[in-house]
Amino acid sequence: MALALHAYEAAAKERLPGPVWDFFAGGSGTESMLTAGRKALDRMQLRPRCLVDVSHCDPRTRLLGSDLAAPLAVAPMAYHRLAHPEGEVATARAAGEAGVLLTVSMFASRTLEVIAAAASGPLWLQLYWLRNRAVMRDLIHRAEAAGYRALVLTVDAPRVATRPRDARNGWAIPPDIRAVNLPEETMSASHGSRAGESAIARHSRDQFDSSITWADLAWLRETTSLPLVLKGVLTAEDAELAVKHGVSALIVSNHGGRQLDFARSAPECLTEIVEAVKAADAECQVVLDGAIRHGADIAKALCLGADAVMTGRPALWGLAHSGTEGVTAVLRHLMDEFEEVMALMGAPTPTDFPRTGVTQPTCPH
Ligand SMILES: Cc1cc2nc3c(=O)[nH]c(=O)nc-3n(C[C@H](O)[C@H](O)[C@H](O)COP(=O)(O)O)c2cc1C
Ligand SMILES: O=C(O)C(=O)c1ccccc1
Repeated sequence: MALALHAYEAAAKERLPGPVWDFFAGGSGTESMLTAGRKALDRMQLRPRCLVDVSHCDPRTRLLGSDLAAPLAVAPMAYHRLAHPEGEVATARAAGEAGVLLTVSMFASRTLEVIAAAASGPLWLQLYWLRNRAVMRDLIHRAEAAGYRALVLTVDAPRVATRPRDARNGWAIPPDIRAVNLPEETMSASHGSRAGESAIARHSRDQFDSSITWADLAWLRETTSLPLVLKGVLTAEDAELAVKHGVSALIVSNHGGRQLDFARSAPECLTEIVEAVKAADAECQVVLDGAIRHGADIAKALCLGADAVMTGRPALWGLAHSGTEGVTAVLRHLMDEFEEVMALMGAPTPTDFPRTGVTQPTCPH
């Protein structure tokens, strides 16, 4: 029998060294944002419709032109080899088996090409904007050649926020695990450990270009023909700007509680962002990321106008538990729950979830 998600979480916690668990589970500052998204989702109540023909529920959907078995993707997360020796290769196999999209982190611990060879489903590549544009250009061209279908620029991390657990642990990536897609000299700073400071936070200050603005998106446009996705947008203002700059999809996200402490939670921002995109009459899809733990969370996101959701840590729990098999089980668990919610909501396809299908998660500004 497949385990519930919390059982995978408990198993991962038991298996992983303390500092690795803290790196996965931790948040920034007071960690207020670790629970904010979950609380917002829990407050929302579903409004089911009855006597609808749900004899056949079909969760399949399309995201940026890719066919998915459900409106579900795996969020970009660094260093999967911290969870399992096969790392992103195991995750890619699992995402393919489940029929969902995988977003590969710029800080993946397996090469883009090896991950692509293991994947039978669509892949996106996530980027932080590095000071060294030659490194970025090389990575983008490799992603294109390996068949990645979109670039995800993470815009909520001009630097990696201070994460007290990592700082306390003097967290550094173990020497046998590397961000293998980046040149060695770019990465050396992530490995030196110093108490009271996380090597990743220090490294991001050295390597990330925190001076970039909307105008710099033009450089990405010139460098690639792949669709551009922005991850970490939380306001209608930025959604409008994104649409003006030709962005193909927005990921509404609090970075899993790891960046701005005391921010508004992503689920509470969804409505205004969906409305801003709609008002602009733009071809821009919207994805909700963070705290997705139940099939009902997917339904709530769709009711609020999202096209899909991303899940992060649960995939790492599955990976730590049993590699490909564990990740597949975690993804299938979410999909099975979602299929049941479709039937009970009277929504036989993802486009059948109406705005009135959920109570309003108010977060006025
Ligand atoms: C261990 C870990 C590493 C992460 N690494 C990245 C990353 O490299 N790039 C990125 O854009 N987001 C990264 N994230 C954020 C995730 O993409 C995602 O926003 C978050 O995990 C979603 O919340 P959830 O874990 O509650 O599902 C990371 C998150 C975790 C937990
Ligand atoms: O994005 C993150 O949350 C994160 O932990 C990370 C890891 C490696 C490099 C940059 C960020």
